[in-house]
Parts: sequence; structure tokens; C-alpha cells
Amino acid sequence: MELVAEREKVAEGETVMKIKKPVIKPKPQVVYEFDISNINVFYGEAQILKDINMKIEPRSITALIGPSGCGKSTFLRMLNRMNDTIDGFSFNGTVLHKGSNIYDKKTQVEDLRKKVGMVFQKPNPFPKSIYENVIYGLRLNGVRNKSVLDEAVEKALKQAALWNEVKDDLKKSALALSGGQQQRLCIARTIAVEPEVILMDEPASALDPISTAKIEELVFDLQQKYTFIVVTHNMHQASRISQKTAFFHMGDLIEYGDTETIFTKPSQKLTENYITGRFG
Ligand SMILES: Nc1ncnc2c1ncn2[C@@H]1O[C@H](COP(=O)(O)OP(=O)(O)OP(=O)(O)O)[C@@H](O)[C@H]1O
Repeated sequence: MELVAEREKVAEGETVMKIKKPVIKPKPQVVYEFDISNINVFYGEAQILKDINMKIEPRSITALIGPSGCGKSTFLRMLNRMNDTIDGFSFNGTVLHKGSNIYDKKTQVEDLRKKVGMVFQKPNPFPKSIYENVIYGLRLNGVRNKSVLDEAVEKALKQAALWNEVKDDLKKSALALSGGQQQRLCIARTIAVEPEVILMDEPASALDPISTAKIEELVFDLQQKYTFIVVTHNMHQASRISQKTAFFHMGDLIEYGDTETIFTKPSQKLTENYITGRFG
């Protein structure tokens, strides 16, 4: 802190020191999308995640990579409390979403999940029409107005790059769509409730290369609007779409940083061995 002193002439020949109060400028506070501190997760006696710390910036794409069973999905599910109902689940540590503790007793899980949506590995549309799938969350939230719903359907399907393919068939069963279209429909369903974050657990692993490319393009295009956190086994996918990468191994977060650095100059040998395909 710097004190600023100024000489002030009071009367001829006489000066006094006038101390000006220091001006303390508040530091701009970074509000992270997620600020995760010292997370330890257990299923029964088994420790699944060990002292994980991670800060995730808003409007970014983070890839979670690591060999099977290292805890990527468990970590992802910590972010919208999807582990809560798993038998034997317990944890300690803190997960802040936009500064609020999501595991606080006062947090309503339904409200959290409106802000933090999730897309799963296998497309899981409901056995309903395309239209009904997209508005599912809005209906749950009590939206009834037909023109509001119509508008939301068009907007979400356009954002999910599916509108042109289905706009004349909105009453068709979602189950009649291809796997790739179903996954984009699930993304549209997630987008329709206007979340802040979209969690994705291997969203393209059940899809063909063309559908995979469409999902990647979509995530890339939507990053201006949403924060994405994506579990992937596909190293090319991680390096193509994400700005940040987190490498997990046996429950430890081994390395987390800029994707380019992780893929070109990882600081840990274990990371290098994994990304170069020596194990995993
Ligand atoms: N419901 C559960 N009950 C008990 N143990 C579980 C449960 N779900 C996962 N596990 C265990 O927790 C560990 C981490 O699993 P998790 O699914 O988070 O890993 P992952 O890195 O996502 O794996 P994958 O890449 O194969 O999907 C594994 O050892 C797994 O067997």
C-alpha cells in the first residue's frame, strides 16, 4: 500500500505534511464457471478422486482425458450432482459454480441442473416427437405458451445444427432419427432450457466419423454461448476442440493446462506417455 504525501503551504514559510488517504482499488474478481478445491471422492471404501483442484473459465471448452477407470466421469458428474444417488458415494472438498457452493444444503439440485446441463455417451431421446423432446425441460419449468415453445424449438434446433434436417418433421418420433441426429437432438434438448454449462460424457463415442465431426463443429461454434466440459477418449478430438485439457490417472489430476501445451510440451512423463498412446 502506498501512502501519498503532499506538501501544502499553510502560511508563508510554513509547510505541513498532509497525508492523503490511500486509494485502494478493488481487485477485479474473477468469477470462475467452476472453482473446484480439494475434492476427494469415495464409492464405499474406494477412493476414486484424490485431492482435485481445478478452476474452469466461463465460455471455454475443457477436455477431460485419461485411461479407463481414472475417474473422469465421476469428476464430470460432481459438477451437476449426478453422483448424489450412487450407492456408497461420499466426498469432501468444495465445488463452487459461479461462486456458489453447489453442495450447500440450500442448493436446489433442479435449479443447478437447469444451469448445468448434461449430454450422455449414448443418445437418449425420449420416445416422443422431436418437438416434444426439445421442449421437455421447458414444459417441466411450466412454459405453456405455444408460440414461446415453437420459437424455443426452432432456436434450439438451429443451435444444435439439426433444424434444416428436421424442420418439416417435428411431429416425427425422435427414435426414427439416426444416432448422430439423436445426439444433436439431445444437445438441442439441453440447450432449450438455456443452461450456462454443458457437460458431455463421451458425446461422440457411439457415432460414425461424420456425425462425430458434426458434434465437434457444433461444440466449437457454441463456445461463445456456453461453457463445455467434455470427457473424451479421443486424443484428436481433445486437441481439436478444447482450450484446456485435464489429464487424470488413477484418481489423480496429473496435469491441467492449455491444450496446446499438454499436447506438445506436457510437464509430466505420465501425460506424455498417455497422449502418445504408450498406455491407456
Ligand atoms: N456406481 C459406482 N459404484 C462403485 N464404483 C464405481 C461406480 N461408478 C464408477 N465406479 C468406479 O470408479 C472408478 C472411476 O470410474 P469412472 O467411470 O469415473 O472412470 P472413467 O475415467 O470415466 O472411466 P471410463 O473412461 O471407462 O468411462 C472406476 O474404478 C469405477 O469402477
